[in-house]
Amino acid sequence: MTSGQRIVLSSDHAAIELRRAIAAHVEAAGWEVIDIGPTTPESTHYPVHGRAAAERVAAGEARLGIVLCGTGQGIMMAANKVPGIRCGVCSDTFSARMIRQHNDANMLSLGARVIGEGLALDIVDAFLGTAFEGGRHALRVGMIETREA
Ligand SMILES: O=C[C@H](O)[C@H](O)[C@H](O)COP(=O)(O)O
Repeated sequence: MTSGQRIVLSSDHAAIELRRAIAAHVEAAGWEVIDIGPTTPESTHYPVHGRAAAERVAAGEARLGIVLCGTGQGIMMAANKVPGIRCGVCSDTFSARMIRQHNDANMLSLGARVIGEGLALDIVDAFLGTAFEGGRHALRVGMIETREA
């Protein structure tokens, strides 16, 4: 299987259960899941897990990534420090479609203390089911990358 159907998942302690539900959901949809944990509920540090997942995506091991913490905010910030990563926090399906369609986001971040499982799975489906539109948006995404150089 190419990285095109592979997705990396990670979280901190606040989102282990939701991460497991998402892993099962996307696997059932035909994705190969690289779940890099953590697997135990002890308190841990979201920057470690956000960075680890983002590095897998940036290295091309997976085309997309999903990260989670309590709010989705801290782990998103950590992921976005890795060059080549465009990660957005979503609590609604419209934003999840738009970060793919307009921003070519390669990572999605979710807050397990913000949204419930049903909405989270809908957001994941919206994110995974939407393609980048290109055109004027490619120019703008390129401008983000220029700032990374
Ligand atoms: O952005 C940070 C995340 O929401 C963390 O999941 C949160 O700060 C963890 O908080 P606590 O250590 O109180 O479980």
